Amino acid sequence: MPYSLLSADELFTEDDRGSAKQKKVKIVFVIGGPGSGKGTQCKRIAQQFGYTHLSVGEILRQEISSGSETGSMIQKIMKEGKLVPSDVTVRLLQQAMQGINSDKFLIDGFPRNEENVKAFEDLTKMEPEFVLYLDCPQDEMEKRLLSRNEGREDDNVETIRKRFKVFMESTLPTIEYYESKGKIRKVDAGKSVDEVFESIKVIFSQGKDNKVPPSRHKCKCLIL
Ligand SMILES: Nc1ncnc2c1ncn2[C@@H]1O[C@H](COP(=O)(O)OP(=O)(O)O)[C@@H](O)[C@H]1O
Ligand SMILES: Nc1ccn([C@H]2C[C@H](O)[C@@H](COP(=O)(O)OP(=O)(O)O)O2)c(=O)n1
Ligand SMILES: [Mg+2]
Repeated sequence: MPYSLLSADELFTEDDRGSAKQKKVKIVFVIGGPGSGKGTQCKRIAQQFGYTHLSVGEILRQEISSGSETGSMIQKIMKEGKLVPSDVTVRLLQQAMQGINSDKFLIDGFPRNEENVKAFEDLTKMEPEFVLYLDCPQDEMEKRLLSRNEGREDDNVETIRKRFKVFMESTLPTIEYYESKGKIRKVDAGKSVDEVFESIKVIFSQGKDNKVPPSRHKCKCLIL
């Protein structure tokens, strides 16, 4: 289905005293496996560092709640632990950003695959300032998800295992892509909420010129 997608200028430009001015928008992506603590940590980051937190999973669940046809399509995909097509996801993300007057967005649960990266870059012509990667052991993530108790249809053992597979196969390559650009900031997310946030605070307190040491493992770059 064709969607009317706005260009970067339409999304990010504000008309100020009659003349069009480019509004500088800072974007940080937050990625990690299901249950790694993205939502939990994003709430704290938003509060302490003044970001607008947008959870892409939440945006998709709102579309399900709206009862639209797109919502039923999303619901089916989520139940199976799969990923929603990027044109749909990025359109909804863009709409959410348009409705908020902020210059700092923390985008939780995005990107999840190469298609997400490409759709975002094509549409906005923007890149994230950096990408926060919450690295957590799988058994810990599974334990957390099974006691999350948010009534989510995808928090059951069968779907959780499928989501882990999708993370390994589709999301990890996006981490390698951003690693090749020196944009990954990785934290050990297997620790307590407070300990994880301590490591995150160091990252968000650094100036943008503070580069992380180059990664030791070889990078399989994505063809975008
Ligand atoms: N560091 C942590 N240690 C223990 N439990 C955690 C930690 N971080 C988050 N949780 C809990 O684990 C569950 C999943 O966290 P959540 O932030 O929703 O993760 P994600 O958004 O990555 O799926 C929630 O019930 C949350 O309260
Ligand atoms: N960029 C995204 C983000 C989420 N989704 C879908 C697929 C995911 O399993 C669900 C739930 O995402 P959500 O970020 O809320 O899940 P977790 O916080 O990792 O448990 O939404 C997607 O298809 N594309
Ligand atoms: Mg979440």
